[in-house]
Amino acid sequence: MSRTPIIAGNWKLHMNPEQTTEFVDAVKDKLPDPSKVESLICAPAVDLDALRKAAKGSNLHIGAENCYFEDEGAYTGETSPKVLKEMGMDYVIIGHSERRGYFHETDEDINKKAKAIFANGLKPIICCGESLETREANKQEDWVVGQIKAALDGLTAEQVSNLVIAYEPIWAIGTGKTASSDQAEEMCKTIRETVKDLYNEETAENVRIQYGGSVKPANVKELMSKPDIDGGLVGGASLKPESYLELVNYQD
Ligand SMILES: O=C[C@H](O)COP(=O)(O)O
Repeated sequence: MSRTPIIAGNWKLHMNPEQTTEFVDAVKDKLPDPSKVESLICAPAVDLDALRKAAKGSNLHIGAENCYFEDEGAYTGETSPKVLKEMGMDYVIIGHSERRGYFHETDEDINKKAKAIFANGLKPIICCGESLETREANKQEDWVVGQIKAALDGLTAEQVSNLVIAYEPIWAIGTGKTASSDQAEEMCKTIRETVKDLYNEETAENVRIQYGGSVKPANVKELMSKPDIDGGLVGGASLKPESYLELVNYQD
């Protein structure tokens, strides 16, 4: 079984529609063959229309950084997964540590969001990862396994085969401190074993697992050489076209 690597930019609260169009125009003809590496940008909700228009007809996959678990209703300020699908999105990131931390998103919310995303024909990128305190207490495995079990609760093997899990140790996000490739591999392997325990070997072989946390052109090759790391979820280094192109074209 060979998994197609997936390198995703998570723009967080950066970029406006004009910058989005400029970025996509600068990268869209230089992306790798999608059968070799899947290139994805996840942008703020206010930029998604510009992202879709600019990416049309190119090899760039597009996605949102979050959504709600209801399609519609009296939920002021939320983003509908149904409308994200109608807008042509492919992926939605859920459970990012910034959403869990600043916006109090729970494991239960994340599980409901994953189900709503699948119900609308989109694919979730489910984030997990431990704090520095948890790592220092050597409890990262239990922590992350708990997050994965909660996020996947009630999902079918077929759904899990089609989703992406992003392992992002909180202490490595935006800090310049990348987990070593061995530390990243160890946790991505644990996640794959967890999927095997919960489902079966085939599902574990199919699910793609990204590492995130200070991924940059200088370390992407080393991280991607690890057997259980199938991609990167990249914040800061995905904001400039040149850097993003170096990341997605890491195989060159
Ligand atoms: O989703 C991306 C991660 O939070 C990593 O961000 P970073 O690449 O800026 O460390």
